[in-house]
Amino acid sequence: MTTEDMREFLETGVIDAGRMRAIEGNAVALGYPSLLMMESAGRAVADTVLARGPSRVLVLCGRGNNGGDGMVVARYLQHLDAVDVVYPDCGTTTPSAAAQLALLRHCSVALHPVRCAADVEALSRLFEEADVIIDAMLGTGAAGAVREPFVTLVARANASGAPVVAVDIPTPGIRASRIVSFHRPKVEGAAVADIGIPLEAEIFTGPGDLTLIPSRAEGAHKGAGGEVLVVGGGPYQGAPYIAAMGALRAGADIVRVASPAYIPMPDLIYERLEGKAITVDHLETILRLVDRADTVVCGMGLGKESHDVVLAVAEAAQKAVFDADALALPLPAAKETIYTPHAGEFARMTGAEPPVDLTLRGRSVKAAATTGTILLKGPVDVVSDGSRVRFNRTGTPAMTVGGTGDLLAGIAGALFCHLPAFEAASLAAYVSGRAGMLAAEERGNGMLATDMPERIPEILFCHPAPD
Ligand SMILES: NC(=O)C1=CN([C@@H]2O[C@H](COP(=O)(O)OP(=O)(O)OC[C@H]3O[C@@H](n4cnc5c(N)ncnc54)[C@H](O)[C@@H]3O)[C@@H](O)[C@H]2O)[C@@H](O)CC1
Ligand SMILES: [K+]
Repeated sequence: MTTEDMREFLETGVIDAGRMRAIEGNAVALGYPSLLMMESAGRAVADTVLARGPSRVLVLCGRGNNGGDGMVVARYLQHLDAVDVVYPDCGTTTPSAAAQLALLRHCSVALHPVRCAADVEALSRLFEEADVIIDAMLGTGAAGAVREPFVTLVARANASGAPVVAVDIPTPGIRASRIVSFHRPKVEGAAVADIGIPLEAEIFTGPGDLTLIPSRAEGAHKGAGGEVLVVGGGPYQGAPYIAAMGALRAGADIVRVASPAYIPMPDLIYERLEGKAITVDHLETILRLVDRADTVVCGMGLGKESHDVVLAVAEAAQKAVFDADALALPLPAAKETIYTPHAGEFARMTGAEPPVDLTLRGRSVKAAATTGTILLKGPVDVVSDGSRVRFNRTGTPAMTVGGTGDLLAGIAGALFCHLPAFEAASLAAYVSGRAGMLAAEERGNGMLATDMPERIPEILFCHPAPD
């Protein structure tokens, strides 16, 4: 498969720190080491600074990777008359920034560790003499009110009169005359430096996307992981339970299954519906449950006769994932919706088979996603919310076994409690495919959908923190 003609799926405009972190994580997973990205970033800023022909440059660095970028800039400027690097000599640092500082000790630059405002005040001469000041204090990792020694460094830089070049994004409060953002602008008006991130890091899902999942606060209450309601079962009895296990393993705290069929599973809450199939007679019970749930996952094992119920669920639900038999016309749409069709269901939804060519397939899913996010399952999954398109290629042919689609819908349901539809669907596709790959490593084509849930936590929750 080639991606050369897939540039049309690159997003444009300003992106937020979370998305940038995800892209960087995906680039690292594709084999572009963080240190090399930093080198490329710092080099681009150094070129911008050198174009101004300065002789004295003051580089203000932080402890994170933004500071690391600043140290790379300083290294490329070391042959100027004077390069002074100020950095905080306290707090934790990242491995990449630490590596840059170690390298800088062997360069022709003056290093000035500071701990407090007084240390900064003692360096006031550097601010007065600088032709250019580089702001590499805080980047996309800035959080909360700016603390010392940065408060004083920002004040000194603003008072100096020298032009400030901000690295990636300005430290809050600083007046930058130029901003050089990496890969994509993080604020309006920034110049963009291409740091060579592979296209696929952006349009394909990857482990970097896992950083989008919000971490759970210490002392979180029961239910903080989300409450998912699965509505399904009838002609096929196991399907809603497989979805429910997917939701539980993907982090939902409480998962209820409203179904005519009972399969004993102690971790799930069974909401019994009388009879052999779900009908409008069950609506009152179901809608009461919809009211309590963060996300409803609906359609698996349902049969074709329950579409009125599906439409009523859609009407009442805030967030819903529709799968399998729910994917019929008229299409249900909750306030926020994810549809998880395979090719046949997509054809039923839209009246046309999805094209085989990936670029055309991307366009077709994008055009069809008018009432919610569509996750079209296939050897390469395609996700679109009508404006963005993302592809996912985790998975294995062993996943053609029954039940894997149900599981994916359940995973999407759990992630949807915490993420917007497009992000939840993209990540669900990634996680489900990875779970299938891990299960298939042990069991090959004898793998079952029920082998997959237990592999989900190691993918979702036990990944190493990014550098
Ligand atoms: N991750 C990567 O692969 C790449 C990252 N890059 C750079 O890395 C930056 C992001 O790096 P990080 O995630 O390490 O984050 P930052 O370097 O932006 O900031 C994190 C550091 O700042 C401190 N901090 C945060 N908020 C603060 C506040 N309000 N007051 C005082 N200190 C505060 C933190 O304790 C931490 O030490 C980007 O903006 C970009 O410049 C580039 O090198 C390109 C590659
Ligand atoms: K900065």
